[in-house]
Amino acid sequence: MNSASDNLIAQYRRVHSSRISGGSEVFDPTVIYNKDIESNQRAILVEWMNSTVPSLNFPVKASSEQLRTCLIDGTVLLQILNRLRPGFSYKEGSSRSENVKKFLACMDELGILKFELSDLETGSMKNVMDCLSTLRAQFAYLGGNLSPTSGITRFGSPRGDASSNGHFSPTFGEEKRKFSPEAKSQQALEPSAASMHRVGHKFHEVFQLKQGRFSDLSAAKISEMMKSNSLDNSPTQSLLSVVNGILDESIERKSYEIPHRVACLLRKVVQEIERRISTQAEHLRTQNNLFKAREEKYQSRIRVLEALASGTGEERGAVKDQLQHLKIEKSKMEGEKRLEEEHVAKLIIEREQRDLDLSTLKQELELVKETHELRHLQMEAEVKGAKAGLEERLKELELLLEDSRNQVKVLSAYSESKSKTFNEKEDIFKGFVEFQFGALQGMRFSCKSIKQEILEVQKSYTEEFNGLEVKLKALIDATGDYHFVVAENRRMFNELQELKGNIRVYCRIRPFLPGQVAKQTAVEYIGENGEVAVVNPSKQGKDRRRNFKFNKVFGPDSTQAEVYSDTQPLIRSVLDGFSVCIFAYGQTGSGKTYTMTGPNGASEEDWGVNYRALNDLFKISLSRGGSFNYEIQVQMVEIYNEQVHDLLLIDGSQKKYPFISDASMHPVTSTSDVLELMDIGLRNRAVGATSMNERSSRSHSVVSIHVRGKDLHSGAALHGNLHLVDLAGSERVDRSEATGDRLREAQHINRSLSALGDVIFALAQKNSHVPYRNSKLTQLLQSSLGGQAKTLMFVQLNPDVSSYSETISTLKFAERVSGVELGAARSSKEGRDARELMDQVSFTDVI
Ligand SMILES: Nc1ncnc2c1ncn2[C@@H]1O[C@H](COP(=O)(O)OP(=O)(O)OP(=O)(O)O)[C@@H](O)[C@H]1O
Repeated sequence: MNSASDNLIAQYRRVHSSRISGGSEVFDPTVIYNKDIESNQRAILVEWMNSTVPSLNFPVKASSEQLRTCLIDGTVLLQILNRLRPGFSYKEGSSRSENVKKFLACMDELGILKFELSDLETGSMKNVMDCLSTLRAQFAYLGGNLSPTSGITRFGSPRGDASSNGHFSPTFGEEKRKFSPEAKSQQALEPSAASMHRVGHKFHEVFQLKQGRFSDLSAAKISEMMKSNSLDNSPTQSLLSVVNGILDESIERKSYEIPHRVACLLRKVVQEIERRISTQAEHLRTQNNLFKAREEKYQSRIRVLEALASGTGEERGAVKDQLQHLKIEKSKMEGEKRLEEEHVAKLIIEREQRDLDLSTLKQELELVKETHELRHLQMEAEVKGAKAGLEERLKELELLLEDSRNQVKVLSAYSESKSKTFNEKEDIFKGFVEFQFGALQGMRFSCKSIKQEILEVQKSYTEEFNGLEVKLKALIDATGDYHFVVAENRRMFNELQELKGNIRVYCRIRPFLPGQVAKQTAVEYIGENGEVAVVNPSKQGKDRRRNFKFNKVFGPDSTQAEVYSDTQPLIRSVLDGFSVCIFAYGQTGSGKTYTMTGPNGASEEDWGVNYRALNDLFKISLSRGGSFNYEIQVQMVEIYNEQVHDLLLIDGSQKKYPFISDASMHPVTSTSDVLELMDIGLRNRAVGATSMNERSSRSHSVVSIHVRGKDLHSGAALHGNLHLVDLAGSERVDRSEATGDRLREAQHINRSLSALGDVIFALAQKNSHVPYRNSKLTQLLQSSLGGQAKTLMFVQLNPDVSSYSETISTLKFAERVSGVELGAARSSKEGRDARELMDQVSFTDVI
């Protein structure tokens, strides 16, 4: 025999003797289990127990003995049951055995492979752990819904039938018959290949596994298989192929989770294999003892025979024969023994191989189990996580619910207050409606009375209207004469102007300027009727004083408005189709620009004749809007050195024209248009002035306004002009002193002013020839000097005695223009009639 078989036999002997002597130790194949696997199983179990009974808090790395100490009084087992089966109440008994028995009874009820009471007290904890693992697995897989009839029983259970399912009973079904001590050893120990095949085939047929899979087996089917004696009747090879099949399928599916029912089957198969191996070991031992007994028997026989051989010859012969016979028998037996030993050795080798296979299978199974446990733990952790998440979510939802409740409370309070407010408002509104209704009733009554009144008023209005119609008819008849009256007025106004003289001269004396306080004036007297007297302080006698008389003299205190008021009637005649020319004459600094334009940046109060005249033109044209339609255009030029410069070129360029008619014409519709244009003109003149050294004093500036009017009743057209001329300074420049440009300028100014004087004089003399063409200025003013044209000259005087000679020169020029005028003779006609006519004209314009 080799050492492996010796070990096996020794182990068997130890276990067997222990059993015979009444010990509770049973043969347990798990003794060859890997210690690590067992401790793993224990750790998993402890963790499960801790999670099931949290108060337990048992150390995970507890030893087998510690586990026993924990479980031995049975209370923890009952606590586990109470947690797993909350519907059942497992109460603690009076003794530990009573507690454990209650637990084992529950295992019976659940059909779980249980352990013995002795296992828990002194035996192997493996059975206890297996039982608890099965319980844990069942509740993990089935969630505690176990059928009390699941009927899973354990081999060797005291409840089981010892004759058929007993742990050590050689229950191989039909093999049992062959394994009697009397049976032939070959036949008993080595079933033929054919019989193995037959039994395996039968096993498969029983389990109907030819086509199907282990995992497809239903719990009922497995239960049936485990209840029947199928496993007992199956050859060991078939059982191993079942285990292999399950593991192969598990590997093939790449799933290490073995359904519980298959795991139970697997466990039963493995236990069956273990049982058979131990049975075989026992049988071998029996055989061995048998052979030893036989050997001893034959040895004693040989010894007897040898003693006999030393006796008589006959006896010796007979004994020799017998001895020979015995020797033959002995050699036969020895052959048989050798064969038997060879067979035993073979069996032991096979056993070792099977042990090895079994161990591998168990390891694989444990590995699968471990993986499954890990997966299970993982899933449990996931479930815990999910549970925690759900609990958290539940808390959040509860908080939300609380919030919503609070909001509902707030809203209901708000809605209550709102409803209260609405009720109050409703009351107010009702009161208001009632009040309004009352007011409406009152209004209805008033309305009725008003209606009545209206009817009466309507009636009186109709009567009045009829009366008005009669009056209006008379008025329309009177209006027929209106245009005739207007034309007549115009004619009378012109006659009045003619009576006053078509050339009029107003003298204006400017005040001393600030800073000229100590100056002496040359103007001695200013009369109310146009008289002015100047004195020469260097002369005495009758030559000291010179008297002049003009149409009007304005003293230094005269305002711009006063000066203009006597000019206004001429402006009106422009709109009647006349040409009017107003110019200012005088030495430099005498106030020509002040009279014509006003001071720099003048307010409306300081406006000069230009602005006031244009403003009036628009006012009068608007007031005549019902009878006339006017178009007004403006030109602004400067005559310097006999050249015409357009001052209204928007780009500010200094364009020169040979003729005044070439200058740009700008339509205006309002005073602001005119103001804008005048500003442009003044700016352009200022540009010229800075570049040409006070050129304004040595150039004539002319603002020309062209009026085209249409009589809306008669359709007649009229055309009037207004020229507003600010002449160059009239001072005489001494030829001997002036040279170059100054001399040229002086010559041009003298020539043009003389030409103006000649024209005016010729007109006053009613000469047949009027020398208009002698200067650009007279050419420009031709249409405004002569014929129906009216001319007004402002003679500007500087009161300072230092300007006396220039003052006399200016006054003489003005006298020449106005003094010879027939106006002096005609002035006598100015009387009541003329004043009445003027008043009439003023009245007409107002209309
Ligand atoms: N009636 C007046 N009241 C107050 N100040 C006046 C009056 N007339 C003229 N002046 C002032 O006298 C100064 C000279 O007047 P203005 O420039 O009008 O003279 P001018 O004759 O136009 O001179 P020029 O020929 O150089 O253009 C200006 O400062 C002006 O404001």
